[in-house]
Amino acid sequence: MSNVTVCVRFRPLSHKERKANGDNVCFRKLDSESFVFKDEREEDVIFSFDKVFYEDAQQSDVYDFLAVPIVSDAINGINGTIITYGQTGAGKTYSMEGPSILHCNEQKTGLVQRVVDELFVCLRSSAGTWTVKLSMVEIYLEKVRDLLDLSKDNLQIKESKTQGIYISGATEISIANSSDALENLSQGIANRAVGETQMNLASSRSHCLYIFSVQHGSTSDERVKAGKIILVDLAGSEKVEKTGAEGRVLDEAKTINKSLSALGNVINALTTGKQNHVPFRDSKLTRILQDALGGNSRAALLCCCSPSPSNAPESLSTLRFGTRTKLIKASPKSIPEVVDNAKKPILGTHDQDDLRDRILSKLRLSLKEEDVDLLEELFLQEGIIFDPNSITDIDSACQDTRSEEILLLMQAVEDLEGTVEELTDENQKLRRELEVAQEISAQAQLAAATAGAAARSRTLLDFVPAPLLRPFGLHTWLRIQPLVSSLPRQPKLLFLSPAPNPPVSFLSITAMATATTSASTYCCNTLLHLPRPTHFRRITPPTHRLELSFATRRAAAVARFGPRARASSGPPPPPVFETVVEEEEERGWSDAEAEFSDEVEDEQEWAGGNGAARGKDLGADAGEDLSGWTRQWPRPRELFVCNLPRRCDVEDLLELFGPHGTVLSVEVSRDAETGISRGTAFVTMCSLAEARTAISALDGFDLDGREIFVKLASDVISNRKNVNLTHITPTKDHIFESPHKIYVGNLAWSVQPQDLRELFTQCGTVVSTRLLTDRKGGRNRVYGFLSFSSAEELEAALKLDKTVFFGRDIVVKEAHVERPSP
Ligand SMILES: Nc1ncnc2c1ncn2[C@@H]1O[C@H](COP(=O)(O)OP(=O)(O)OP(=O)(O)O)[C@@H](O)[C@H]1O
Repeated sequence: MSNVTVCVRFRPLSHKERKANGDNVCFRKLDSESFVFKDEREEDVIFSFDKVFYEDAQQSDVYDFLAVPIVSDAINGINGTIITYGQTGAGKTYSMEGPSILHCNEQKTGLVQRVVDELFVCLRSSAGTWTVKLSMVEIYLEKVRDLLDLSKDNLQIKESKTQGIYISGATEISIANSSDALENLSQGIANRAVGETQMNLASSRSHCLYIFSVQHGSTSDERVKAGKIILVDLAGSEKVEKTGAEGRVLDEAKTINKSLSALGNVINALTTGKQNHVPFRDSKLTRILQDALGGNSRAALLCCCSPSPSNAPESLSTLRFGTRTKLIKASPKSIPEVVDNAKKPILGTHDQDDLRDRILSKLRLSLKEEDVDLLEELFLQEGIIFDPNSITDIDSACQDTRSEEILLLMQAVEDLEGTVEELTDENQKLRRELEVAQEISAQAQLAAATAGAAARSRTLLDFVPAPLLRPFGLHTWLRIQPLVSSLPRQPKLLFLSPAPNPPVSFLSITAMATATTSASTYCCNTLLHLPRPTHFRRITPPTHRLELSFATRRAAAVARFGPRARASSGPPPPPVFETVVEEEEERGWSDAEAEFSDEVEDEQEWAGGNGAARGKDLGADAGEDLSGWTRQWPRPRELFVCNLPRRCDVEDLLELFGPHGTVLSVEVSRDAETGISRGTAFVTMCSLAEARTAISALDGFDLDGREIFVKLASDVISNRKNVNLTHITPTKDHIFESPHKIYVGNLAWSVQPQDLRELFTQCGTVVSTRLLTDRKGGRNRVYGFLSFSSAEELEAALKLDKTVFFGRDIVVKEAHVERPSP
């Protein structure tokens, strides 16, 4: 059987609740001890208690059931405690005090007044002597304040062998009758901290304790019985968002909720077999209630609930608290009967403290020191006076100080947690702002770069005519540019560089792209479907750059795609491309390095001085050092081909060698005067392996009735210029011309090719300029050939016939383009 009597009281619906939900209530009555309540999952739960007081229950019903046994026990020296618990506005104070302690009719009188009345009735009807003393304290913001003397605003809770837990220094007023008591009670109640919340206009903001100390001397055995009745009106638990608490009210609510949860923890510890470690010292409230809950006192709990469905969650929590409290099992002990009333004075707690020194010093005046010491020892043993050196008290004081410090530290930790939370929020906000700013800045940079790129790409398109680009595959790049640009979150071609001057044999287009990983992958896949990509590879993570080269016919193109460099230091993204780099063969790193320098020189040459060295140039634009990538290119190999039919042209050779690898260049040797093929050619394959494949397939191949001869150029012509180099620049014999070709004659001796180009640029894009010179003397042979990118341009050029140029009337005629007959 529990030593705590637990009852539930549902107050009547308030006007406000009735307005919101009509007459609906959140429970269904079963009998006077149990009812059905819907839990948060809308499931019916049956709650049973020692007694349930429904809305129509009277104050006297509550008193009779709860308080009568406690009052009679107190007179017999057993302490008793009655606690009202519940949500704010649930009727705790009403149950304790009634509508008003002083002015209310008999029917509505609360527990406090009824206890006082009953006490005096019982004591008067008994034969012995008695005294009743009243103390009133409140626990407000974790401080014990004396409601009968407001100057005592931080009383200490102590423990002694004789008294158990007591509030040291609390004012005790002797009361002789009920009206005396009511007067003092009303003064104390007036001093109580009360505030207005949305839930209750006069909400108690503190836990209030009414303490009645009763000493009753029996006539039969001349012993005195001391008992205490403590009535505790707890402050209401509240959801701060529901009560609209802020500022000081919020602080109050937090402290109230904290001490109530400490009370919950104590109840849990007492009911889950953890009695050895009950956290009574976690709050002032639990420390004061230690005797009541811990088994040294009779206790009763009145769980006050609102019947309204709108307060059902809070009521449910109160009911669960009550259920748990019912599980506490312990039997209250009677306080030892200590003093013979006839011989010994009845001394109150604080009197003992105050009188101790006075008595002893008085005795010292008339008695010997040893006798006084003996008497003091006797007084201590009998519990008449308080021993300042008592280990229990010192220990208790220490523990109190410790728990106070712990509370302060917990408060500080809570404050710090709040600050950390605020700072974390602030930090996240700033991070988001930074991200937005970075995004904006990156977009601005991208826009600027795109604008620059557009200008450069126009330059290239203007400069290199489409018919010229087509054989080299470059038109494909230009064609995919809009495609790439339209990708979702897409790469954008930022620039095309360098812009080569014709004639060209090696064209390099470098495209910088911004891309997400998926866009880069998409790009990569797209590019792989282009004609004959030769290799691609990923450059340094985490930029997602893609470097892709492909060569069709005699040109190679390099594209590099990737998003803008990531500023953030996040983890590198997973590689998105397989590295497909042809292995370097038969050479060491130093060879490759030397080769790279040669290549740079050659490219500077063909770029007409306008473009910087490729690696350097790209690196500058891309914002990183890219020189490394060039080194990993496979080393091209030159083949010597002879015994070719005269009409065999570059395109025929490309068709012939293309199936065996990537043809980087083809040069057909022609007579400089007549332009007729000499039947020999040089074909550069992308790698040694490809060159060997071509040799095994084509050496001895029958081409139009002639058995052609294919060997490595280095094996056949040991002194051939650049035979071992990797460059794929044109030699002087190789001429790129478009079909729109003119003959220009009657030129002055001093005319140079660039003068001719300048003159004819006004007609359109000059694809090629060739000025014939005397092989021996190196002199200008006063005629040459130019080709244009379209027939219209050719027509425009023909109109310059007879134009005076360098003091001579030049002759301009359409030139016959020699094509091999099919
Ligand atoms: N049994 C009841 N019969 C009639 N009115 C009641 C009853 N119980 C409570 N009330 C009324 O409900 C209102 C709130 O009650 P009370 O002040 O007692 O709540 P409380 O639980 O003490 O709240 P708080 O914790 O905020 O102090 C008061 O106006 C009170 O008169």
